[in-house]
Amino acid sequence: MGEDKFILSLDEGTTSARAIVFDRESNVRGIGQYEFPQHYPRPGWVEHRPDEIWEAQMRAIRTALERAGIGPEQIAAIGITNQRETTIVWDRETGRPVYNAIVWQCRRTAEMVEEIKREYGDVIKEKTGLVPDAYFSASKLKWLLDNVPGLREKAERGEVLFGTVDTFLIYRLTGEHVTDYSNASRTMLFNIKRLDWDDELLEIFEIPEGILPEVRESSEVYGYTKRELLGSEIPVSGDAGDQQAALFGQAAFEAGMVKATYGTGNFILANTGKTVRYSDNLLTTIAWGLNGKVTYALEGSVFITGAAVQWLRDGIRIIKSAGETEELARKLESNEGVYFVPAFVGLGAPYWDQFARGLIIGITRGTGREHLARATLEAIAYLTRDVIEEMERLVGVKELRVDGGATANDFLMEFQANILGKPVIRPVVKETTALGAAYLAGLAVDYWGGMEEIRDLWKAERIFEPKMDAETRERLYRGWREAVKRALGWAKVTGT
Ligand SMILES: Nc1ncnc2c1ncn2[C@@H]1O[C@H](COP(=O)(O)OP(=O)(O)O)[C@@H](O)[C@H]1O
Ligand SMILES: O=P(O)(O)OC[C@H](O)CO
Repeated sequence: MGEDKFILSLDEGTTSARAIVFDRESNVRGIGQYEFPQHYPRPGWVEHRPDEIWEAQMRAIRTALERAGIGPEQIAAIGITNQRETTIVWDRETGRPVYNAIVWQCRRTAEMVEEIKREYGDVIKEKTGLVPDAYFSASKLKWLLDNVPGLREKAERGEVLFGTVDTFLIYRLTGEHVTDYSNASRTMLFNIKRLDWDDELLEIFEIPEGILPEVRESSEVYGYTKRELLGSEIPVSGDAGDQQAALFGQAAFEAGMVKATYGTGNFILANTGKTVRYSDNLLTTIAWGLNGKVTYALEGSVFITGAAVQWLRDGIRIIKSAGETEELARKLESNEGVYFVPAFVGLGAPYWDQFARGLIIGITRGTGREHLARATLEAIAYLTRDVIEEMERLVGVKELRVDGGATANDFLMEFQANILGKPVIRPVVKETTALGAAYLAGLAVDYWGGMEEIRDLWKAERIFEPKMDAETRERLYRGWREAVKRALGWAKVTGT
């Protein structure tokens, strides 16, 4: 393969679709990124139009190639990584969606899941590793089959197909109906030990098996792009959910290695190797399938972190840009007793309380916007520690590899190291999610020689060492846990 070949990574997120061209040294050569509309047809409901995702993704590809100054024939392979769980059903013949995508954040099936959980909660946890929640695909797919007129019959006749966003994109790009282990493990229909769609779960959720994609490894050629799309038949050879791809992009290949991605929410994943480990308050998930083996992970999903910074900017408008929080936070020596629990949509891991709501506590006459800014950044670090505390019961955590938009905030990174009492390591390449998918795609076509080569490409940009004494750290953290206690169940108290 000549030196002029590149890998194209498609990172289809919750709010935007990105395409990134990487070279052999994993440098970014070109990026295209386009947002697409969010649809909120009712309170708590979140939808995307699959065609809007598709168009944003295709535009992003064209821009990325243009900025990299390369043609499609110079792409050795395409890797896909995606917002997970989001559920799409489309017509097998035309590829046309039968309904909008139901997004992972959508709460429309919360009650359905509560009911199913009462009877089958333990079975679901044992088979899928997941804490039953409307977050995952199963109840969303059931909702579509139950509510879109005629859909169940069409599904039974094999006229429609289901997929998460990776599957939808691969289908449109290549005509193949596939997903990978990591994405399948987020549907709540996949048996993560037997590595198969689970008959009992399909029965519980009334899903006809024929509409499900074939589950493949995260790194293998699934198909080739249709010539009319990009003018070239390019192998699509990498597929992983975005959080798992980030773990891969961080070269966290050994059991015990942990990464945290700081975006709208925080997603903390610990590689647990070949062992399936269960924790009451964390998710057990598949990290990837590679070379005939499946690697497992423990995950803590924190729904709101960077979104709380956005709220300071767009909601109560006390800052103009997310970055301003750093300067404000540094004006104070400490939080002076002010805590902010950003439980806007309840709390995810490790609390799993749908009824928790946000609170700001410890306010005095002296409290100003710098306290709120600092309390917001501190909350992100505390929420991350909450998850890592749980992980530590099962795996030793030596250090934390970080990525995502909010890791640009040095105050946050310093505070994170202090509150964990562990080093926090920020890599040179911040596009870890896209990079992970690129690595998976590249490995399948021998663009990179193997995991060793990738491990050598990973480089730390900065290591934040903990500097806080243990007594202060634990005192501050105790305050946080007390604040959280006061936020739990609040929507039940107020009936909202
Ligand atoms: N310097 C910063 N300090 C704190 N938060 C930040 C900073 N820069 C970005 N953010 C937050 O990070 C998030 C964007 O990160 P990104 O990785 O692009 O997220 P996503 O992929 O979930 O959209 C936003 O919620 C934003 O508020
Ligand atoms: O789109 P992101 O990056 O916020 O990630 C969403 C997660 O995959 C949801 O599980």
